[in-house]
Amino acid sequence: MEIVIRPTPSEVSTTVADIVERYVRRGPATLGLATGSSPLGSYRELARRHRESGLDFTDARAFLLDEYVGLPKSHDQSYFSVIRSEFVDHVNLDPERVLSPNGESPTIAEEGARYDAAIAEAGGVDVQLLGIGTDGHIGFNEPGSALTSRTRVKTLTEQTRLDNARFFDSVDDVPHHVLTQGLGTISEARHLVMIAFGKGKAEAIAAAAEGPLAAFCPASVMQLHPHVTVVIDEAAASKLQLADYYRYALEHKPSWQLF
Ligand SMILES: N[C@@H]1[C@@H](O)[C@H](O)[C@@H](COP(=O)(O)O)O[C@@H]1O
Repeated sequence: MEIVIRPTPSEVSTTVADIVERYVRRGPATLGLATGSSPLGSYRELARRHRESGLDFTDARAFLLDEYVGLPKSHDQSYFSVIRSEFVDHVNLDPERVLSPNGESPTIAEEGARYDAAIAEAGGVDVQLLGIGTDGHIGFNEPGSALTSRTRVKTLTEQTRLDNARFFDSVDDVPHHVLTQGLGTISEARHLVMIAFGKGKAEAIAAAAEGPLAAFCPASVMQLHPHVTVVIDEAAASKLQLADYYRYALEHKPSWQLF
């Protein structure tokens, strides 16, 4: 796991956009997209590169991490809608090639297996963007999620519903259930890129990167993955015990070594 501490959120977003750009330029890329506020700056930066330097998403495709259950796709807070308005509408990524779990499926219990099969059929995800919840969740895998879990329905914690209430009129409007890629599904992506900003994420980042591997902190599953880049600002890094080493390692990073 490589931890990249950047002085400001905008430098975090630039670093993440650099990583994604490399995959997009290399050939047909399968991107794993996350919602939440953390990746928004990276999406804006990628859209700017598309506009100003012709970064071309024609051959790319994408899979979303998660979706609310029971929220119509047309709702402005469904992740289906959010990823379109925040990213897809601003680049030349074909919306037909951007898939999300179907939270409206009449056969919701089988939807997870269908979604995992679609990811596998596409050859897997090349680079998966991830935010982190204050309780250490990734996707919507709340604490206690099996580290090998597959895409399935989960019940949100009250804390996550409160955290996400800012996007809705009231906390009562935040659905209780979600469909989320499992921790095992997420771990199959070839490169995981975690983004976090602010003091509020410092404890979760420390637990994920330096705490024990445990279902109690779902993001700690990243410790088992051979290619992880955690890109965070100083505030989110403030509880890391080895922060000085991560800075030192970055300073001495061989010039030929990519993130
Ligand atoms: N399902 C999403 C996660 O994918 C996201 O990482 C988390 C943090 O969101 P934010 O980046 O807004 O802090 O929010 C939601 O729970």
